[in-house]
Amino acid sequence: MTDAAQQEADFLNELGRRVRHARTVRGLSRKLLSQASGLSERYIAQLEGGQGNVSIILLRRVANAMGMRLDDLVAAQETSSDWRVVRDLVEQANPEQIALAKSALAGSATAESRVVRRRVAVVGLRGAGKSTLGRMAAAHLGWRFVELNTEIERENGLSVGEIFAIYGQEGYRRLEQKALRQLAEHPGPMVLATGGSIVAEPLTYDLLLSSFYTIWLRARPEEHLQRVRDQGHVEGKGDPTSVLEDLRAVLLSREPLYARASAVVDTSDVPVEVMAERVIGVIEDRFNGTDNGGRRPAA
Ligand SMILES: Nc1ncnc2c1ncn2[C@@H]1O[C@H](COP(=O)(O)OP(=O)(O)O)[C@@H](O)[C@H]1O
Ligand SMILES: O=C(O)C1=C[C@@H](OP(=O)(O)O)[C@@H](O)[C@H](O)C1
Ligand SMILES: [Mg+2]
Repeated sequence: MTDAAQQEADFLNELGRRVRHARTVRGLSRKLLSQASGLSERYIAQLEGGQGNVSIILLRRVANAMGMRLDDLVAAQETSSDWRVVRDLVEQANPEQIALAKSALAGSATAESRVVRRRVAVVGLRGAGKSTLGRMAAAHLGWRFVELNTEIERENGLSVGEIFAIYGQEGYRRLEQKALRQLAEHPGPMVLATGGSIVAEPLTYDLLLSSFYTIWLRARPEEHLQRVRDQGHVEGKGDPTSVLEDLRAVLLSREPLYARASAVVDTSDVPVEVMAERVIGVIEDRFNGTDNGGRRPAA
């Protein structure tokens, strides 16, 4: 193979890897991506394998179906999640905000004392215990408990399933971001249970990380599967090996993102009651002594 041919093969391989990664992080099967993009499953498999030299318009459909930008799929360097967040924020900013951002980046902005708000969000894969432990912790602390998906459903008068069916993955991500923005503005202590795929949209996840104290509830894939099964959810049915393999792939692709949370709590092999005490302990350790009008106490 000539150098040029090798470079082209490398490019297609890298493109395939990015498509596969973007799909897996969103928890989408090839079948679902095929339905949303209009490309056949076989064609998507080829693309992900670095074999298909896909037309730009078809690639654009794939990107759109996942609510991502075409340029992120083909950029020479894989764009970092921080870069995508900064870029998206700059695109939405007004001139005053851009001036502030420039001075912050140039190192001339003054550091404001950071506000500590009693706001906690739990993240993790399906069956992590976000809803169960989040609710128990909130009840114990006397804080408000909010389930993000319930909030999205309430605001839009549609179930999450209906939102996916009508607006697709991209539409759900938009409504998720809007609901989170509103909750982030809301005063008062709160424990928020997020959806497992909140990490898929960098801007939304960054907003979560910057406005909540985030706890990743971590467990082994087998345990996630068992818990989802016990709850009788559809995802727990089907060929056990392939369901577990899918779950493993989703967890693997999301791990570096969940790991950006402020704290990690391992929930494997522990009864719920013990787990709830641990989560409450983590929250109390973080917020004890900060009940001072929201300001971090002087060091
Ligand atoms: N150590 C544990 N931590 C959290 N949940 C557990 C644990 N052991 C068993 N479970 C069970 O697993 C399920 C977790 O489901 P859920 O709270 O709905 O998760 P999520 O909201 O993250 O999808 C619950 O039925 C809970 O009783
Ligand atoms: O992990 C995922 O890909 C998803 C998890 C769900 O939330 P829970 O984690 O609250 O079940 C929900 O947001 C959506 O169906 C996608
Ligand atoms: Mg839940």
